[in-house]
Amino acid sequence: MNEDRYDVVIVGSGPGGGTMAWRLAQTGKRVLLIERGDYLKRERENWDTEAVFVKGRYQAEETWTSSSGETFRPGLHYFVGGNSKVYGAVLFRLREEDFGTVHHPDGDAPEWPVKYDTFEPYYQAAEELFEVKGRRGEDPTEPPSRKPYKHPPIQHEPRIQELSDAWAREGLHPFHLPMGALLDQDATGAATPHSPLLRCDPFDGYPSLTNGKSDAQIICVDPALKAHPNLTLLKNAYVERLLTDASGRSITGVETVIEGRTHIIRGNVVVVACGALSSALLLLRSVNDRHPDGLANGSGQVGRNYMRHNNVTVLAISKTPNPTEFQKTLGLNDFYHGHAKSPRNPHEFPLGHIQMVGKSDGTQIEAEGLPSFLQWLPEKPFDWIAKHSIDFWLTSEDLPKPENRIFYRNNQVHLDLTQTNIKGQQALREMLRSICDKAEIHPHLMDRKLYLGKDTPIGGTAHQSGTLRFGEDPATSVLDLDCRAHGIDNLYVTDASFFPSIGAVNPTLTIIANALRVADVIVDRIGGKEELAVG
Ligand SMILES: Cc1cc2nc3c(=O)[nH]c(=O)nc-3n(C[C@H](O)[C@H](O)[C@H](O)COP(=O)(O)OP(=O)(O)OC[C@H]3O[C@@H](n4cnc5c(N)ncnc54)[C@H](O)[C@@H]3O)c2cc1C
Repeated sequence: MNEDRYDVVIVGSGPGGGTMAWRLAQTGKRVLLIERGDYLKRERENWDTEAVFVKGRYQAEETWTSSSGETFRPGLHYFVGGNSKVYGAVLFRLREEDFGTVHHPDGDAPEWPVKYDTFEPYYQAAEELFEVKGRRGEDPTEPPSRKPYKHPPIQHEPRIQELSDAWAREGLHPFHLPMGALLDQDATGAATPHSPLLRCDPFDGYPSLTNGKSDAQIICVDPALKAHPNLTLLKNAYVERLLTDASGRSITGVETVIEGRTHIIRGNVVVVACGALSSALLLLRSVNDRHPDGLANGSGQVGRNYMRHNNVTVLAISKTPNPTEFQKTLGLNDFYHGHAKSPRNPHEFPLGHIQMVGKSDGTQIEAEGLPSFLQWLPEKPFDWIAKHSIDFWLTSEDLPKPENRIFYRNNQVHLDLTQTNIKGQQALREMLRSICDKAEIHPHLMDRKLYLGKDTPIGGTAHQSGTLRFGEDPATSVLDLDCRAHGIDNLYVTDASFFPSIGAVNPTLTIIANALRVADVIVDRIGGKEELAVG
């Protein structure tokens, strides 16, 4: 057993933990960042579709079970930088309305106990930290902001610009996606000779071979390690349990397995950011006499209220070829709210968000199988389809249900999930079909299931959130409004597990903004050499 003490120990180096480490390192205090994975190797396979999507080369080697008895491999990635090593880097603020109650056909998405105005300065800081490129004023649903984006948006390539123009002619409001992509563009939108990111397909869902993505390793962990010797990264180190004192009110040790040996690491403050699913598992594993059902689980809510969006990726066939190299530049929120706020939505209830996704290639299409509407073709024209594909990602809100939860059953990880709000997603798909024709696209939509490394809906854990929700009442929530565990003085959580509801835009900017918000609380607590207030 090793004895060592830090001012703060952070578990998990994804956007939640990496941002926290970046911020706290500036205090000069001793900060330890523990990560179960290693650096993701830069290698030819980073951009190999077969390796990434078909074989799941970077996906965690784990098998979980579901309530229907199926086993599946969750879409998790254990590396320095966490899942952001493979993410699509679309970095949205939640809509202001998402912080209130949102009515859906299957029930209400609950309101947040902390509102948008509190998050706004942290969203701004998060966008600046992750170098988000975008343009305010195009998206009718965007929440108020005090400043423009620091970087102009990634320009559309000609076929996507045509699509944008066609939809605009229909009275829709296509906009440039807010992207954490390190593309240095010239006046034509082409990558400059020194741009970290190239304009090329393998971006969305792939690791970036050129380090061209604003992921937690590139933006937070590496620069903070370089600038602040008081920050230490311990990789290939798995946190098995958190230990408490006899009262159960303080974390006294972080039990960590390194090369098969168990070490107890001490921290005055402990921040957990393992990803919403893994953080809940860590608290559940940390049972002791004072916490017989798992840490901070007096409410019985640990692991419950799991959400992950109703997501679907679809391929449509453009009537003209689509030679776009970097497709993830356009979004559409005209159906985000119910009819009263989004008049183009014929339904009273919200449908969700549409964005472009990385372009399909022949290998992906072959692995997905040929869509039924093309089965009549004598050849299997995968590359032809890829050349004509236009690919969309549709996100609708799902609801936090207590019965949707992660837990251990006979030492095996078990995930219960019953889908909610499918009606909204189906209606969104219909809306997309109806507007395809206006943009010279065939209205057949073929499902692309391989994106997000999932072969079953339950394996699609990319937008995991909600397993340790925050709230004022310890009887119904796990974390308080500062994301500190109810009843445990020195334990904070800064991944998406605190979300009471998820909205219908990608979650990571909210994770980063919240980590900065909670970091301010921790800085106040531990003190530090620098003025760090956001605002
Ligand atoms: C293919 C894909 C595309 C995506 N695209 C987008 C997008 O465009 N926009 C967006 O907003 N989001 C996107 N996401 C989601 C995004 O990646 C996550 O929201 C984000 O990474 C979550 O950050 P996190 O810090 O909460 O958790 P994670 O990124 O999961 O990081 C948690 C870290 O904790 C480590 N860890 C876990 N357990 C332990 C333990 N016991 N001990 C030590 N370390 C541990 C893990 O190895 C991991 O590194 C995408 C995800 C995927 C998979």
